[in-house]
Amino acid sequence: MSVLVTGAAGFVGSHVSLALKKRGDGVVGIDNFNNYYDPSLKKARKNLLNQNSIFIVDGDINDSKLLVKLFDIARFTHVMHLAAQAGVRYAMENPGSYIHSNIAGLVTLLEVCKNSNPQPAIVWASSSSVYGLNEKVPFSESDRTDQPASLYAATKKAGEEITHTYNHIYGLSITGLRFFTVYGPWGRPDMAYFSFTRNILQGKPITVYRGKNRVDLARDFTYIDDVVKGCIGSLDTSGKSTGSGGKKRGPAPYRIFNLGNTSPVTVPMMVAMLEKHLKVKAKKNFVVMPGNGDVPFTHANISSARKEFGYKPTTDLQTGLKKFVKWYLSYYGYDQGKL
Ligand SMILES: NC(=O)c1ccc[n+]([C@@H]2O[C@H](COP(=O)([O-])OP(=O)(O)OC[C@H]3O[C@@H](n4cnc5c(N)ncnc54)[C@H](O)[C@@H]3O)[C@@H](O)[C@H]2O)c1
Ligand SMILES: O=C(O)[C@H]1O[C@H](OP(=O)(O)OP(=O)(O)OC[C@H]2O[C@@H](n3ccc(=O)[nH]c3=O)[C@H](O)[C@@H]2O)[C@H](O)[C@@H](O)[C@@H]1O
Repeated sequence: MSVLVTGAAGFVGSHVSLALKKRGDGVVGIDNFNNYYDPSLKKARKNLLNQNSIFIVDGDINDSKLLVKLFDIARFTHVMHLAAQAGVRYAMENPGSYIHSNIAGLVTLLEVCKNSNPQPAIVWASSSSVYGLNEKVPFSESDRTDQPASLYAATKKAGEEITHTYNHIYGLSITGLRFFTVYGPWGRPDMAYFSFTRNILQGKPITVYRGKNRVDLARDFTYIDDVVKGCIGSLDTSGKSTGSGGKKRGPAPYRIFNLGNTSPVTVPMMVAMLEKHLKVKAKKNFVVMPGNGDVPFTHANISSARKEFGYKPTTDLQTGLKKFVKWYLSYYGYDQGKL
């Protein structure tokens, strides 16, 4: 395989790039190293990839000239599309960045893919947030996704519809992956598990959101290594795009899968696990979940992914958080013995 990984300096992208390289695939990354969160963490991931002979082009997926040049050089057979503005709540602060990356960037990438020869197969990251305010759990791929609770979720839902048109018109092979709250070493500082760890260690309070009637929120937290296995399983079973140079030659696969852990855990329970691993008590402020686009719970039915490519998550939250904490303490220079 010759894979273009977009968002390769990101959390999931860096892990997927390393896993692909380790098994012998050709990998080229692209990332715009934006400052949604600490760019030095993205640079550190880049250095890790460079040490494994994986190179990341510093560029934006809206730069079609750059993408065409990369396709001419590397003749990608697959695209692992992970570049996006992530984060549910940030959409209320900076809506434009979601349009720039998750809509305009996606279409620019799809335009380059459909015109290339050969056309690559595309696997890309959608999100559990497309299930929005669904009450029926666990969420199955056939459940309704027309009630997004945030602009972020709406851009991911739009991505599923946009990729469907590029499959239908141009014969691009498309697989959309609905990841469920992914966590692990080299993670994202904007996410709760990461920001809680930072605050707990610094003795600062954490804000724990609660639903209506003080109901605890819950997430189907999914460990990064399990998500990586799901990404690679999708790439290996993606099927071929049928078009070339923008002309469709026949039907191509269009697939959507949940990649979750099938065992939701409440946020307070996640905090308790962090306290145990950090050996420090958290200072918790409980706040009613603001109308910020959050949903009360997520829970994945993963039977489709299990059937299609043997997806089977193996890391529970307790174990996964322990691995995350070990990385965090080492990366930020804490004396592990002291804690
Ligand atoms: N981590 C999760 O819990 C989770 C869950 C569901 C879906 N996702 C999706 O998975 C994908 C990867 O998420 P992540 O957690 O690794 O986030 P991340 O922010 O760490 O990675 C995204 C990367 O894409 C880059 N990027 C953003 N816009 C770009 C652009 N226009 N051009 C080039 N690069 C750009 C960023 O600099 C970043 O390094 C995203 O599509 C995200 O929406 C993540
Ligand atoms: O599954 C997904 O598709 C989404 O998972 C995460 O979104 P989220 O589950 O909201 O992850 P966090 O921001 O880490 O929040 C986890 C839980 O902690 C809660 N939270 C968050 C922040 C905070 O300060 N306090 C708090 O209680 C949230 O309401 C949520 O219930 C990622 O941030 C999104 O990019 C991704 O699309």
